[in-house]
Amino acid sequence: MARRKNAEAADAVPAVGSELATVGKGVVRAVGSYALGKALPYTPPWVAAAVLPPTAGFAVNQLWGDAAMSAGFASAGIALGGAALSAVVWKTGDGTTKVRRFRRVQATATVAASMGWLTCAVTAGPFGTPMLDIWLLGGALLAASWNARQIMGHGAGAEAEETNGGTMGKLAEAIGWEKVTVKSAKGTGKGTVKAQIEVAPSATIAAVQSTAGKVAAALQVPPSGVVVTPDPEDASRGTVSIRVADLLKDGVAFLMPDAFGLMPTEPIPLGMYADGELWAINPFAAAILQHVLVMGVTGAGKSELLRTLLAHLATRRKMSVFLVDLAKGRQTVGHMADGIDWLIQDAREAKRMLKSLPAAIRARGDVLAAEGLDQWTPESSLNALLVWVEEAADVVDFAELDEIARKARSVGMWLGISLQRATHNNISTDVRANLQGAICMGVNDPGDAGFCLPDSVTDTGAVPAWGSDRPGYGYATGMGIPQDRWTMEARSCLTDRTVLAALVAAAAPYRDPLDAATAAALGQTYAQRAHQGTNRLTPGIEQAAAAAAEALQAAIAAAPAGSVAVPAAPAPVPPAPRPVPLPAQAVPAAASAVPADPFEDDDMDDIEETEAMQIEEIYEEVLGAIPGDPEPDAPYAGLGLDDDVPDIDEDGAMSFEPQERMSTEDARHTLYAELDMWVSQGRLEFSPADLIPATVATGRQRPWLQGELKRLVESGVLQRDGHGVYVILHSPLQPA
Ligand SMILES: Nc1ncnc2c1ncn2[C@@H]1O[C@H](COP(=O)(O)OP(=O)(O)OP(=O)(O)O)[C@@H](O)[C@H]1O
Repeated sequence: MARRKNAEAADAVPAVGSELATVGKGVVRAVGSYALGKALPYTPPWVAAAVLPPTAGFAVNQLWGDAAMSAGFASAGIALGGAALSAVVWKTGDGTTKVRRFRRVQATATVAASMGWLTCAVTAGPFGTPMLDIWLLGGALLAASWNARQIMGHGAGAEAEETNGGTMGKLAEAIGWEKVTVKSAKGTGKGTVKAQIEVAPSATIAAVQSTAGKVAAALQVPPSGVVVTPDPEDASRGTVSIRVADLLKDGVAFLMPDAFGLMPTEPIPLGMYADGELWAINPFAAAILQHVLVMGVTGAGKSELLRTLLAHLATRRKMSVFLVDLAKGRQTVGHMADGIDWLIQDAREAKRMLKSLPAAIRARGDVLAAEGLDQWTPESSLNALLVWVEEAADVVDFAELDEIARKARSVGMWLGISLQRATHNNISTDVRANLQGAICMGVNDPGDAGFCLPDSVTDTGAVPAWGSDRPGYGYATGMGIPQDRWTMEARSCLTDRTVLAALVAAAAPYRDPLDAATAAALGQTYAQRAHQGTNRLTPGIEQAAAAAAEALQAAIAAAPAGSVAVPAAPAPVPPAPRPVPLPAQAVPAAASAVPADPFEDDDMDDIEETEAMQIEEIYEEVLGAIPGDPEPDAPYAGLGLDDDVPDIDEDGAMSFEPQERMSTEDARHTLYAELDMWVSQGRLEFSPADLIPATVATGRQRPWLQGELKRLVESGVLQRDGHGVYVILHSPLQPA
């Protein structure tokens, strides 16, 4: 048994040996063929050096070498031809870069040396001394120098790719890149090739930028696939980035928040850049809160983007959202409406909200000043506020919006305007100038992108002129986005309705109600809002949220594969914050009931002139509001409001006691009761003429009404617009 094993082992040895030998041969063959493969491209100069000189030398010697006369003429001819050829080579060579200078010298030297040797070979023949030695040494040297040229052209040390020779030269000429040197082109591994470019002294990077479309066509990539960005440090240099593959074409997953209850100053993920990096904005953490303009044709993806933004904000604390969408508010965000504190779909309510914002801005400014803050930060007792308006031109007058945009920034009120085209008809230049953040999605006309994006972006070729063909794609600037990302194409997330609805419901216990100061300043317009979102104070919210949290897990599991991305390690959920009590001095005037007569303590002389003007204005308003006299021929037709009514019907059986004049307190109460009744009926707007019956009932006349209206405006109970319409912010009988 043992012997048989040994015999088997002995048999096995030669078998293993022969296998090893076979493997060894294979390795040698592989190494050999690898070396041959590597060396092959470098053999042509050696073959040429070995074959051409003896062949040409032998030929010329045989032809003209035996007769002195013909040999002389032939030598002279070859020498002259050689010199001319060398000159031509030198002349046509380009010496603008180090590599090009080397190539010119080398080509000229090769031609001159070869022709010189050939001249001598006419009489001496190719194989005698010293012709043979010169051929062997010189040929080897020249062949080696041509190998060096090959290595410089293609090897790792190559610094520059020539763009003005051969096919590249023709292409460069066609696209206007003759004066451009392209260096260090590298694939990013994420569908994009990046290269440094340098222009010759007479060219500019701006001229190169204008050719981006031609380059895209030549390379057969989308028009926006070529972006040329200037180097801010050196006007002759820049970067060209060519997107050769679209990583975003299958859609971008909605990235779930890291946790519930994050602060508004945390980054808000919106989607992904073409190079696979996260596209996020952080408006509330930026040094200056930049309002945003979102633009794109219908179907470009604006609503989808808004949903992602709102979904994240709805999971945060100290954050409130007002959204005006008259066209399709519920359709767009109905499933996440609970996360929106004030969703407005009615034009009159939208106007009232926008009119009450200046009072809220003032009140917030007072609170921040009392808290010792220059601008809103999470340390403030105020919530951050997003006011989003779809198609603003249909809702608001520009002067109003301009004021809001200018003043809202420092008080933590972020304004978002979404438009299909931000032309001068749709938005004033003043308002536009105040929207420093931009998200431009597909537009039909490349020129339209300039209404939204800065010139520095569109000049690079970053123009989303794809209409609605590529929904969700766009470019974004400002709002904390690093500047080198402004020219990088991005795509927003594609959201799932069920997931977002569950997310918003599950996050309700973390949402703070609007802070008291802002709510008070917005008054009845806010208190009586048609839609109210949920927050941690909504009765029964904890149980509803617990059920929603389970529904959220189920919705994520049921969502199409890859449509929702859940952070790898969710951060621990921070506890819901307790409201920070407002310092007494920070409570704005509008938050209290009508104060004591504001004129009592004031220095009347200082404001007399202003008041007189305002009273004059109101006087005109009241008179203008009184309807035309229905009985122009009546005996009392010419009477004014101040005139005593004469006893016209002297024989009349009926007579009236003169209206008894109420005390000031009672007169005010009558007026306030009228306003209070309107508030309780949901009527928040009126003209002065509407109060004439109440005024008459008090036994007072027009100037008294004028004074009272003015007093109510100053105390924050009413707000008056430029057209003489008053908005009731609070009932004067109920403290805000
Ligand atoms: N980021 C995205 N990824 C994939 N598809 C998207 C994306 N955004 C939008 N879409 C698709 O494009 C369609 C239109 O998008 P959306 O309604 O957001 O456009 P819009 O700009 O709001 O249009 P409108 O101005 O008419 O309201 C969506 O129904 C969706 O199918």
